Amino acid sequence: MKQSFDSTQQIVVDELKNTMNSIDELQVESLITAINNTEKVFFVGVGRVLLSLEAIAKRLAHLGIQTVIVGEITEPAITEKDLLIVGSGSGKTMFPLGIAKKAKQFGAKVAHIGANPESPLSEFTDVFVRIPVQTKLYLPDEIPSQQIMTSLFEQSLLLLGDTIALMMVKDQNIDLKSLWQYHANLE
Ligand SMILES: O=P(O)(O)OC[C@H]1O[C@](O)(CO)[C@@H](O)[C@@H]1O
Repeated sequence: MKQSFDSTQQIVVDELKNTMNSIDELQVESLITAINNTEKVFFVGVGRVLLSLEAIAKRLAHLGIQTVIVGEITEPAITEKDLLIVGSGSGKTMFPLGIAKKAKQFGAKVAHIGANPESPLSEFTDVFVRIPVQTKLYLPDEIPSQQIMTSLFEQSLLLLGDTIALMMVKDQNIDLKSLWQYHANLE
């Protein structure tokens, strides 16, 4: 049966609204505090989760924050002054898990944005923000989704990042137009 655009976009928007409303404010504030108290913010994740993290890293760079994607060609060393933000719904994906462990060994702080509070990542996590939605593990207490695979997690992650950036701008009374100084100009 042919699916209408209207009913389909409503599924996506309703799922997103429900998810965003289910994120704990205090967890978000802890993440903002961690970002504010760090020298550089590193990001790690895989697949579409990484794409959302890249968008967040770019947006935080527009606030004058030094951001790094783990694996980028000019990646600097992480130190105890830095924060690693791990995006992983399941908290079990091998690459982000290994990088979180390594970051802890260098004394960096680790923030995990994920769905699964009881993942192996929790051993290395200082700050946890839960987006309690469907992961590839299909755990019982996840918000189910009609969308493909873990789209809802990836979308919510991006919206969480944009929300955090806006909160930081408003907290610091930053003039939005002044942020263009941080935007790439070779384009
Ligand atoms: O968020 P997790 O559990 O680390 O899983 C990430 C993987 O899941 C997916 O989001 C699958 O939908 C992939 O893009 C990515 O490879």
